[in-house]
Amino acid sequence: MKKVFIDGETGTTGLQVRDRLVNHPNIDIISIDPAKKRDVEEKRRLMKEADVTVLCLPDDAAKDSVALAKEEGCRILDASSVHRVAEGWVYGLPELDVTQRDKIKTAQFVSNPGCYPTGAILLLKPLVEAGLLPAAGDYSINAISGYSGGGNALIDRYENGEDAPIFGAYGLTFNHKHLPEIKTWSGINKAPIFVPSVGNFSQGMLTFLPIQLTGETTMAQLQAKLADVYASDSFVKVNDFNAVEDAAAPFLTPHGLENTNLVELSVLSAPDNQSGVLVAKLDNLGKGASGAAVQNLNIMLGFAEETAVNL
Ligand SMILES: NC(=O)C1=CN([C@@H]2O[C@H](COP(=O)(O)OP(=O)(O)OC[C@H]3O[C@@H](n4cnc5c(N)ncnc54)[C@H](OP(=O)(O)O)[C@@H]3O)[C@@H](O)[C@H]2O)C=CC1
Ligand SMILES: CC(=O)N[C@@H](CCC(=O)OP(=O)(O)O)C(=O)O
Repeated sequence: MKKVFIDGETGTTGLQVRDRLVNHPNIDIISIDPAKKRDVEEKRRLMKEADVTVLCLPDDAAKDSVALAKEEGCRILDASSVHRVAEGWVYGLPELDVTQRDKIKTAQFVSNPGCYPTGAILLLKPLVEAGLLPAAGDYSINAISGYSGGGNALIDRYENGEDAPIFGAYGLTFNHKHLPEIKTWSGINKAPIFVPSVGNFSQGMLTFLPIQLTGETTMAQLQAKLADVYASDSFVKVNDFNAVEDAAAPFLTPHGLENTNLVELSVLSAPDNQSGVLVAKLDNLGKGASGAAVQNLNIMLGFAEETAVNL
């Protein structure tokens, strides 16, 4: 059995990681006494005992825990947004390319991706790499997330407060913390214009990437490329070209993948076959956070990626 310490076990992401690991046949969770959850020496002791420590902490607290891990030479999987483009860290998106799993497996420090970047990068990276979309293009991304993406504070506002909007766009100063991650790992030259939003539902996410092609490339080619690239990935499903779910009620909703580690990618085209939208659907707490964390843990510890990760 391998041992995993979840630093931040009682937060939104921490609880979900724990729920998945409780059923893991090869992992024992080692927990901190809740009264000591901020006690540095107690954390140090548990980190040393663990094979991997998962950080499910606010960014500043994650930095402190990483400093401890560096002193002790411990392995870390960080769910915070601090280390996603940092030197010395491996980006924990196994589907990024064919080399990524091996990098995750041997790394001391792995950074779990953000929820919005997971969808955006899975759409953009292979298409840019194949030259079907220009690295120098001007991209815009619109997205909607369930309110659990804002952690305990936003959950409390939606579930117990009075001023939570049915729909609210944010990030309108265009410096959202996910922009460096999206730009770096998609391989695009310039950060996209990114307009995230939150809705009055707990879990689920849609990320939209509008596309205007020029030259010979068609929207159908984009779909074919995505389908080919992710053909052997258990957690990435590429829908048929122009398939819109639930034709009887033709709304594309953020729902249907809650509590799974799945991402669904769609290519929806206008009749000209040169314009339309690429869409990623996922559970912000699943493939966008804790599902991805357990997938990464499995890779780091040498277990099958699917173990304790809901398909
Ligand atoms: N929610 C989401 O969809 C996603 C979140 N993340 C990332 O995961 C991390 C955690 O986010 P989330 O779970 O949403 O946040 P929450 O606010 O729900 O949980 C954070 C937890 O960390 C605890 N905590 C705070 N400071 C310390 C500390 N110094 N030592 C130990 N525990 C501490 C908090 O305790 P207390 O309540 O007592 O303050 C709380 O239990 C963040 O970095 C976030 O960016 C990543 C992907 C998606
Ligand atoms: C609705 C909401 O507030 N979402 C969060 C992102 C949550 C997430 O996945 O991102 P991190 O892992 O980077 O925290 C936000 O926009 O900051």
